[in-house]
Amino acid sequence: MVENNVMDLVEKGLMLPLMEEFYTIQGEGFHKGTAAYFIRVGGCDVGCHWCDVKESWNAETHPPTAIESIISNAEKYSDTIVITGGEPLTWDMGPLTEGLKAKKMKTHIETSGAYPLTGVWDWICLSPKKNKLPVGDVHQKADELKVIVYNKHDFIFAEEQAAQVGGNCILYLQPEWSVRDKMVPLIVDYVMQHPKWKVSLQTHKYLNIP
Ligand SMILES: C[S@@+](CC[C@H](N)C(=O)[O-])C[C@H]1O[C@@H](n2cnc3c(N)ncnc32)[C@H](O)[C@@H]1O
Ligand SMILES: Nc1nc2[nH]cc(C(=O)O)c2c(=O)[nH]1
Ligand code: SF4
Ligand SMILES: [Mg+2]
Repeated sequence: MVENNVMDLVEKGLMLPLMEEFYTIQGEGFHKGTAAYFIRVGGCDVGCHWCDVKESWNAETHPPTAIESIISNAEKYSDTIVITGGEPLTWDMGPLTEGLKAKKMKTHIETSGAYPLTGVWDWICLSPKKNKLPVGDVHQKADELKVIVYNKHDFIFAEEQAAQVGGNCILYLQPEWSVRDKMVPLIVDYVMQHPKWKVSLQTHKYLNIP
């Protein structure tokens, strides 16, 4: 009986499978260098082979957690909250983000866009994936587009994705971590030839912070 109730609350976005929550420095994209509180939800079925947080994929291994508890922890650390995962849009982000906004916090999302956009956001980072392309209106709503570059074809994919975002969306190319030595020179050259793009690095990994 309790199990059904929890599943119902997760379904409604009132509980979320919480993998981790941590106060750190945003390492990627437009807000890199900014102190922020990260909420990492479990669950993702997109299946990027190079995903650097594969332990997030199985939602059942992460405890369903009441959003009230998540919100009260967050407000102790920062007014800038980054919700990531796993794929946060697997779940209804409405209740959590409304609760954070009610406390005057800024809500940022890291998403593949593979599920419909829910929630109230101050900043949407869209990192599209070939396996499961973005759906709905997330391209138009994205504040930044961050394409991970694992091989040369990803430059073509990046342009296809860039063609779908709004005019003010900031464009980033980010080397896939395991092949960064090979891809960084190609990214540098590409950005110099196509200056609408910027380079994003996973600076937290160089800083050795979470
Ligand atoms: C772990 S994902 C979670 C959020 C969401 N599922 C997504 O993919 O945007 C957070 C960010 O890390 C990026 N990322 C994941 N694995 C990476 C890797 N091995 N190298 C570089 N970036 C990576 C993703 O593209 C995304 O921008
Ligand atoms: N410091 C830090 N910055 C990040 N930006 C995006 C991250 C993510 O995993 O979503 C991340 C992360 O895991 N750590
Ligand atoms: S969508 Fe994000 S969390 Fe899911 S596999 Fe890809 S990088 Fe990992
Ligand atoms: Mg990360």
